[in-house]
Parts: sequence; C-alpha cells; structure tokens
Amino acid sequence: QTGSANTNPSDSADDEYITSVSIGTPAQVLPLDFDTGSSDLWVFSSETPKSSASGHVTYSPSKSSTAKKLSGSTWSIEYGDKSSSSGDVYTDIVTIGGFSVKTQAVESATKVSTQFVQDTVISGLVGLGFDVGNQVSPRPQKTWFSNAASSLAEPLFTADLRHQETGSYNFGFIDTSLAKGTIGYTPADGSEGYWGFTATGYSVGGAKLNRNSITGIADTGTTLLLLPDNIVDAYYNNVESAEYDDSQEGVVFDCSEDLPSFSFGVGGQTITISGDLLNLTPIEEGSSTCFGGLQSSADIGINIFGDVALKAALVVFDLGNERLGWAQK
Ligand SMILES: O=C([C@@H]1CCCNC1)N1CCCCC1
Repeated sequence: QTGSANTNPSDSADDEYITSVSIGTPAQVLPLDFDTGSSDLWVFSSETPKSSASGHVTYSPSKSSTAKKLSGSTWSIEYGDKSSSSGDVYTDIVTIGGFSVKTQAVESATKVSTQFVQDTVISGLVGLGFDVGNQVSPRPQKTWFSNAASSLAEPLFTADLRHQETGSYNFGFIDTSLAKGTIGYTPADGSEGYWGFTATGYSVGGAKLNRNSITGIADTGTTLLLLPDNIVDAYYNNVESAEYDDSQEGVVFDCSEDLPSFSFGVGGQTITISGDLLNLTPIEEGSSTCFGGLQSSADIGINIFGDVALKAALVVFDLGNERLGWAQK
C-alpha cells in the first residue's frame, strides 16, 4: 500500500507547506503543516477557545462516529521558535493521500500560542519525526507515519517541496522521476526525535565543495536554511549589499542582487540551491530589500536544513533503514 498527497506553499515566501488531511467519520478535512522536526499530530478543534480558533478550520470529535477520547491523556509542546500548544487526546481515523490509519492519536488543542492563532492558513501539524519525540502524557503516542509504516509497501516517505508550485509527500514508495540526480543516502539519527544527519561540506557559487562536516536536521516545518555563522558569512561576503538587519533578525540585501548558489554534500551527492531559492522575499510588500533564505543557526544550537534546502532536492525519509536520501531536483 502507498499514499500520495499534494502539498502547497502557504504564501509568496513559501513560509509553510499546506497538506489536506482527512480526520473522522464523516471526513473532516483540515489543512495541516507536515513537520519532520516534531512528532505530534495536533489540531485546532471544537475544544479550542472560540477567540483563538476564529478563522481556522477545526476538528469536532463529537461529530465523528469513529472518535474515541483517550482518557487521562494530555499533551503540551513548545517549538524551537517559542510557539506552543497543548490539550487532550482522541483517537480517530486519519487519512493522508488516500492511506488511512484507523486508530491515530489526534491531539486536540485547548490552548494555542499567538503564532498559531494568527497563522489561519493551517489548522495544526502532522509530526513526521520519530516517536521518541511525542509529547503525549502519560503514554506517548505514535506518529501517523509510524502507525502506517508496517502497512506501507516500504517504510519510508519522500518530500518534494517546490518554490511557488504544488509538490508532494509520498508514502511507501519513491517516485525517482521527481529527481534529476541520483539519490545519495546517509545515516539518520532519530534519537532526539528529529531526522538528524551530517552533511560532508559546502560551497558557494560553483566552487569546489570544501570538507567541513555539518551536523543538522532535515526539517520540513522550518522555512529557512539555518547554518553556523562562518558558513553564513562566507556566503554573504559574495553579496555586495548584504547586511544584518536587527529588526528583521536576519541578513537582508537589495532584491536586485544576483545571488550565488549554495551547495552542500550529503550521501556522496552534491545538492545545489540556486541563488533564486536563496532570495526568500521582500521584507515588506513592495520593498526593494529582501530577506535571505540562508540565516544563522547560532542562537538555536542546532543546524536546520529547512524548506529552503529541501526545495532543491527530493528527500527520502527512510525509517526502515534509518537513513536519509537526497537527490538534486
Ligand atoms: O521546534 C522545532 C522546530 C520548529 C519549527 C518546526 N519544526 C520543529 N525544533 C527543531 C529544531 C530544534 C528544536 C525543536
């Protein structure tokens, strides 16, 4: 068995990717953000304060004949960007890309932070990290993918995120036609709950790859490519108008700049992110100052290969072999 779901950028800056998920009987379809950097499936619901839920599609367990309360279970999660949510737990049927998990823990939000209240294009997250990262207490729950894995043709999924166009999350199979290059594999470390891996080096423009290993995570739920300051500086030294903007909390530059590409080595392959993909968006509507897709990871303490990097590749999240595959797109 397999599943295949389309995913779309939420806005002109490719801030998030939205995928439709069907929950309950009859189906309640919610727009959710698939997040390989976390391990909880949580949704805005009939239990979310009305003022917070305004503008969001919500899940009502009371309207689903297959919903069951997971009695005594609660959840609470704080993300690296200080956003947070918490609530109680139901189980229900959850279908993604035509593949159904009958008894999936659906974490219903009774509290959501302002970042989520304001982000009305999504109604919650689907964590695609490792089960060890699940935040349900007293008994942690499995992710949708973990529940699905044993029934899928292969225990893996792929992410094909695209700039300003429809991409896909495929479950149980690899559509190699989505990639230009060969898929290179490298071990994945799931011990922290994320998809951790080590890149073997980087280069700016078409230069030769240097051999600096970079340990980080592949995170579909993070917009940017977040790397150490020495790499960020090496890149922006090639961008004449680049400067750090305190109010934007990142490097900005003239939108008219012709940005160099950025490449990293992984699994014996070289993934090259075009300069265009590294110019994320004007800092404000109509501004001629643009915000960089590559920013510093210094104050996070972990390097994150977010959507800016993932957009350049077909990425295979291979649970069965505990490895990540990367192919140039
Ligand atoms: O909370 C996160 C991210 C936030 C954005 C969405 N993906 C998960 N983590 C990953 C990086 C280390 C801290 C935990």
